[in-house]
Amino acid sequence: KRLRSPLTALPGPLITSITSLWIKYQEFSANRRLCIHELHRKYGPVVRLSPNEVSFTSLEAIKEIYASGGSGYDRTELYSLFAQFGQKQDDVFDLGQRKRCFADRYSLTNIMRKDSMASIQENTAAFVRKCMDTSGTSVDVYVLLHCYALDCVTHFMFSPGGTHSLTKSKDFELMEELTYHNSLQKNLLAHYLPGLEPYFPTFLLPRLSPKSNQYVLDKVEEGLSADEYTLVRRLLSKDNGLHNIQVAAECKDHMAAGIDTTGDGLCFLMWELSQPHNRHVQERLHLEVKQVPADASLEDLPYLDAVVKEALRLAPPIPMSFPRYVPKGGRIIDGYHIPEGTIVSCQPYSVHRLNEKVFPYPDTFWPERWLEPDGANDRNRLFFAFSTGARGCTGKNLALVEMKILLRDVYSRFKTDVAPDMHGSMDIDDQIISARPKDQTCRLVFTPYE
Ligand code: HEM
Repeated sequence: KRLRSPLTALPGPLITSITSLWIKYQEFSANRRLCIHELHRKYGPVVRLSPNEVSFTSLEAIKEIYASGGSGYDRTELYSLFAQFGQKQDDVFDLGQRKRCFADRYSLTNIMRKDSMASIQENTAAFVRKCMDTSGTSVDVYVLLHCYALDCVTHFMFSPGGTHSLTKSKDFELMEELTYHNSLQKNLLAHYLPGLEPYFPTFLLPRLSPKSNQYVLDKVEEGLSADEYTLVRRLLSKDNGLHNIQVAAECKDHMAAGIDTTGDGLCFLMWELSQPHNRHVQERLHLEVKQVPADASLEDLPYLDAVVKEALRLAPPIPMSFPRYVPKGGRIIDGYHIPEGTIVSCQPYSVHRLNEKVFPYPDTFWPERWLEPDGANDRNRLFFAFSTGARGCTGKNLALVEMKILLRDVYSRFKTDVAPDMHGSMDIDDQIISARPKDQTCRLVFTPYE
């Protein structure tokens, strides 16, 4: 049957037409992203990964799989790994409800409200104070940026009940619990052998996060006293008809989705800016951000926008495939008929590197590319760090504002350099669909401008 499958005609190594074990092996060895990337280099924009899975890199494929609104490309069971409190995301809400519920909370207007901005700025100020306190010695920004992301997202959800992990050790423990774990293989085992999970010995079970679970449950319990514009208030509103445990599941999901992504994105960015060959980027950024008043709109900072986009292009915090099922009847994707039930995906890491006409010198950190009017539409359409369409990132506006405010406040006052005692690796290390700096450390030196 497999040899008669239409996928047999697709480009890809022979072994992938026979078994899915080969790509699973790559996944378990944390090599899936690079392996798929190499296959695309060799075979082009369409590559078979297994008898039932295909990867794509073109804009046409992105539009078909992710952006053809309501066309029914469902997410695969991989997403069950992100279930919280035993509640799968898609069981809490249907897609329409989800979008309606979150649209106003995550709108730029809500995020840019005075008190919402004030809490992001407070967290930025706490971050800057930590960097100033070091008086010339190095700072591990990996740790501080994850605290920053946690404090911002929890304020957004529960204000005034957000965490202060940059200053309070009890809250710091939440960040540690959520960020430092090695559960890739254990999560994959649970995904591929779901029936056997109850029989796994403890050392094979993915790590739990009891402290952050309790924090979220408490905040949901107190939810009605949170500020009117918080996420928890929206979720608790009667029209949603959600039970508290469902509200907690949704909050925990957003909390988890908003920490490592923003923290790692900022970390890769500051690391990149701190390289000696990128000194000119830092200087141009400094000139731009110091010359506008502190309350200027972020829209008045085009170079900052270019720096952030370029960092997310080069090191997308979720660089791996976002897998979807082809709907009933099958679909034509990139000129190939793909039968229903096939798993299809695009991965940002490859989309951002293999479309060289749109992104020339794809491995070079070059923010200026985003300022060129020529080709701007193509670049924006192929920018896939937040995915796109109905299941694209809910928190994109929040993430971008958090990143920009922090960078503006840091680079208007400091130069950063890689610290002499930075010995860890910043290579991208794959997790389930996200990635993080391999050694989870990034030591920089902050030098104030005169
Ligand atoms: C630079 C930071 C971020 C990046 C690069 C990012 C990227 C993404 C991507 C690629 C997806 C889609 C994944 C898929 O389809 O498989 C996603 C989904 C999601 N993100 Fe983000 N994200 C970031 C920050 C945030 C923040 C700050 C929040 C919220 C506080 C957030 C909340 C979510 C949620 C709730 C989803 C699931 C959407 C759904 O199920 O429809 N993200 N994100």
